[in-house]
Amino acid sequence: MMVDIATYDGKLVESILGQRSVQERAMEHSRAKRMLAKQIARQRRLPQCIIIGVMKCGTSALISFMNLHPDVATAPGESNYFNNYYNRTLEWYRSQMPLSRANQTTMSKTANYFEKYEVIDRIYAMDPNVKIILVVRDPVYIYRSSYALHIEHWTRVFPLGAHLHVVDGAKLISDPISELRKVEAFLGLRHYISGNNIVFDHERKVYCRVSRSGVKLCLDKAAKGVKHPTIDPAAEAKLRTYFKPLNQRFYQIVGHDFGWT
Ligand SMILES: Nc1ncnc2c1ncn2[C@@H]1O[C@H](COP(=O)(O)OS(=O)(=O)O)[C@@H](OP(=O)(O)O)[C@H]1O
Repeated sequence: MMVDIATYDGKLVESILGQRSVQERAMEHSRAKRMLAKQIARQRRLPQCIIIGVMKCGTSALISFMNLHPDVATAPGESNYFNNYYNRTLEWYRSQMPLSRANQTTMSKTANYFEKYEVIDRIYAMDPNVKIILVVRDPVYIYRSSYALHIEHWTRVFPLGAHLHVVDGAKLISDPISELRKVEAFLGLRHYISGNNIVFDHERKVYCRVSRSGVKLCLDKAAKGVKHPTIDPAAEAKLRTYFKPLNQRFYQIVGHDFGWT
């Protein structure tokens, strides 16, 4: 608006200028708010949830399924920060994280943390409220070590239920939606993952994600999967005898029988 201020008396000019400057200030304020909102909207944040293992148990499937959730942002790859790169700064670790909005949970995975005990206190020092997820499968085929030997190192620092959750890797293959619902509950996320966004691919014989635009995305199971060794039945029987009491102990600790017989 063009205003010839000379034609107005002093009070009116002051009031017009005053109004304009209030409007300008309001515009500046809303511009600043928009900029701030933009900054808050997309930042790299340290993870609030870390998948610690176990390798070959389905950690890739878990994190890719969780990536479907609008309130989750997942880090690509495995940073190995708390074991191999702990001499680097926390800012380096943050730079490995995805951009996320303030209402999203950032998830990261390094599938070989479980047996690296030095990692436990380091994660705790980063954030004592972080949530930890362990994926397990029958140790005879996949793990070659006993979960019972390691789990208590973690539960002493990250109590089960509140801070540590165990995912059944076999169920993640056969019935992922039920396992993912438990993960959603553990992370305090609204229920989102369902048959609408996870479907069974009959050709590949594996569950796959369905993107929001309707594209089916399958993990390359053949490339990812471990070549299961053919175990001599006598050796397998020996292994089962060895693992039996350790598995029972693990079931007791985590309060769930995984049915490895
Ligand atoms: N939905 C889906 N798609 C593809 N693969 C799936 C899926 N769910 C679980 N799995 C099983 O994950 C097993 C590989 O485990 P990881 O991803 O943890 O392996 S790795 O440590 O990251 O290399 C691998 O196990 P095996 O098939 O027994 O080899 C996969 O079958």
